[in-house]
Amino acid sequence: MALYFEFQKVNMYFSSVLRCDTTVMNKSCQTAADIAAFWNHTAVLTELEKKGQTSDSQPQNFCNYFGYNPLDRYAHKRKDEQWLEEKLRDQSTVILLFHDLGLVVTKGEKLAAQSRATQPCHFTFKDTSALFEELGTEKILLFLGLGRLQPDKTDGPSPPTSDKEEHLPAWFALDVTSISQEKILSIKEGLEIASSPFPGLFQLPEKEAGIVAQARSLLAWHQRYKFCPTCGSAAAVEEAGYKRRCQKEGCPSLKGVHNTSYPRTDPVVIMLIVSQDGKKCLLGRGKRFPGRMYSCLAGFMEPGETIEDAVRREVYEESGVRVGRVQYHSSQPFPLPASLMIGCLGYATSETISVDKEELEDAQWFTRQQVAEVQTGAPLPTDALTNPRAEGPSFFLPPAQAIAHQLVKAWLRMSPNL
Ligand SMILES: NC(=O)c1ccc[n+]([C@@H]2O[C@H](COP(=O)([O-])OP(=O)(O)OC[C@H]3O[C@@H](n4cnc5c(N)ncnc54)[C@H](O)[C@@H]3O)[C@@H](O)[C@H]2O)c1
Ligand SMILES: [Mg+2]
Ligand SMILES: [Mg+2]
Ligand SMILES: [Mg+2]
Ligand SMILES: [Zn+2]
Repeated sequence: MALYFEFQKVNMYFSSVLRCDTTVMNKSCQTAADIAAFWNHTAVLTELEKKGQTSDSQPQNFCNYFGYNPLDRYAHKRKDEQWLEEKLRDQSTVILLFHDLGLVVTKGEKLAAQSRATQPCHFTFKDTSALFEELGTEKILLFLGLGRLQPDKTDGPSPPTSDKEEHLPAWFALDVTSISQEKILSIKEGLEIASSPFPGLFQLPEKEAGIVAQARSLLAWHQRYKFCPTCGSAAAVEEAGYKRRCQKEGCPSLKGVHNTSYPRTDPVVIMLIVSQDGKKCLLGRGKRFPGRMYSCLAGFMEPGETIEDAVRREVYEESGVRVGRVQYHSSQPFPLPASLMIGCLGYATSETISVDKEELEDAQWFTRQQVAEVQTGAPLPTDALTNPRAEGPSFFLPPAQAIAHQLVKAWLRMSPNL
């Protein structure tokens, strides 16, 4: 009998877990999974995970905006020119157009009630054959990979498909900077060029943002590295846009492997620094930040430096705060022009702030409660980004697409509200 009651108790326990709304957060920004993870209730966490919820206390699962890319890059085909030509002409192929790094998009699509989404326009070879003719052989055409967009990136891995990999749609990006904007916009009705990187780049459908980041970063490299960095001669595009080869005979870059011939990525550390008592975090305000925005400190990594040392050095340079332990959280490709943001949590060993006024306007410790209120509070007034006197909270954080936002959220969700 006792065993029967015990069984009933466990049964009720799990049925309440299975009925709970996994998306709701308490005032401290913690979901049911966060609380279960914090109190080490692994059985409850496992049940919640079956409902598709994970806790940020398992940061290895975290995927930032720009981080999800559904394409298989199919790098082994980059030298196969005949295969690439056939793929380019296939009617399932998607071609993205970029004019001076601005993506050609379809006007007027709305994803969310308030934000106007940037909807990349998917062209075929047939749509763009006149552009290919005008560009001739000197064009910059990138082969991005093979794949399909998932209906929703949170739906998990691709559903089983009868397609063999090679039959998946191919994706290309074409640089049309040398063609007049009028000609590009006349290909179809309702086109525009999302020329300014802000805010268009941050309003892409998430399932496609990674593809746009891949293409834009590569095109930015071509724009900046037209000439051989070793000898200054012209460098031709090879390997479907993933290499530039110096045209001067005898150039040292032609002997052995030289990173000057390949696309560059600049690693940047971005970190949320937590105070010794675990109750405060350090945020800074860059000189060019909009409105009253505060964000995580960030900085470029230097050669010969570990991620941990770059975090400690940048935080000390910018705020005078000393950091001990550094913990990796997640990363984010950042296509302005081609950084890789390496997101970390760092644990301070000192508290006195001395702001580097060259780089920052201000840096402050914020309590857990202050930050939680801003994260869970009412939406910002529409002029918050541009008007320093706009109504609303005394400070605000970058939007959810920024890795800094996710680092703050991870800390709130991982730390106890004591
Ligand atoms: N703070 C944030 O919330 C945040 C969020 C997202 C992206 N970022 C990006 O992180 C990047 C680095 O942050 P930061 O500006 O604070 O870096 P930082 O603190 O290292 O200072 C920037 C300065 O470093 C120098 N520098 C060194 N290496 C460089 C390189 N490879 N490219 C350009 N400049 C280099 C330049 O003089 C530049 O002005 C920026 O591009 C920024 O857009 C910051
Ligand atoms: Mg910095
Ligand atoms: Mg710095
Ligand atoms: Mg620096
Ligand atoms: Zn050269």
